[in-house]
Amino acid sequence: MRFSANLGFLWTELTLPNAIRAAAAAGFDAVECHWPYDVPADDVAAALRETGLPMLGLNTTRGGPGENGLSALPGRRAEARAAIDQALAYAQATDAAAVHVMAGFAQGDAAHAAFVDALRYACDAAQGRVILIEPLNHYDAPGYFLRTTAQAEAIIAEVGAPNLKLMFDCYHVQLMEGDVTHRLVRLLPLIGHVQVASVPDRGAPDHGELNYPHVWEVLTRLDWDAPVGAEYKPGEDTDATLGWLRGAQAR
Ligand SMILES: O=C(O)C(=O)[C@H](O)CO
Ligand SMILES: [Mg+2]
Repeated sequence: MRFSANLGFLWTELTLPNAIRAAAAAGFDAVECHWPYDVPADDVAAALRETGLPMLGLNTTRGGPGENGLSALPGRRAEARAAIDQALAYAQATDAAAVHVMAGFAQGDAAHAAFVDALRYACDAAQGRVILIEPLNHYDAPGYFLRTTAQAEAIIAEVGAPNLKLMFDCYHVQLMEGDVTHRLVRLLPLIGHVQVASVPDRGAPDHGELNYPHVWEVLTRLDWDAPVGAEYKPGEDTDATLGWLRGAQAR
């Protein structure tokens, strides 16, 4: 098993370039982030070169206060496209493999149409990069447009672009739908990235209602060899939470 450190949550007390160095020192195989836009892409690219870690992905901007993405918001097409352009430019500068296009808080047919339109735009503009969509759970993100893997599957089919993939975050899937490993198996051809955290407290993947050693076993059986995103909230000392990583890497 290989793992990617999600620097939106891990080592947040460090600057992003130093968090990349910390992830390398801790033995991660890759990094990913949430919203890196305040940090010059050149500084991030330099830290990636220095450590040899690839950047797997980043998110489109949340938008204004209280927002969580713009792409499914009716009437916000120009801003949604600008957010996609911004993310793709940053991805290009840091050679990030994927961009997660965030839907936002919205419901209904107009939101669905706006999201499909934005995703078609993103997939066309991505130039070989993967575009990800991620269902978020309704405890952390009440009112978020994309809530289930079934909804994501239907949207991926409707958009019909080969570079549109599902971000399968086991934490969100367990909270919303359960049956995580059957879903991993069935959705495998659609999955572009896998993320993990304990459920329900979103800590390290070594406790709670999901048995991650079993998830590692299933992913290994499925020949999943891309780094799995460690997207959990470690509290103050990320290094003190990494016992699970040693165990999983030893598999
Ligand atoms: O919250 C998550 O799981 C994510 O992966 C996103 O980056 C959105 O916040
Ligand atoms: Mg996630």
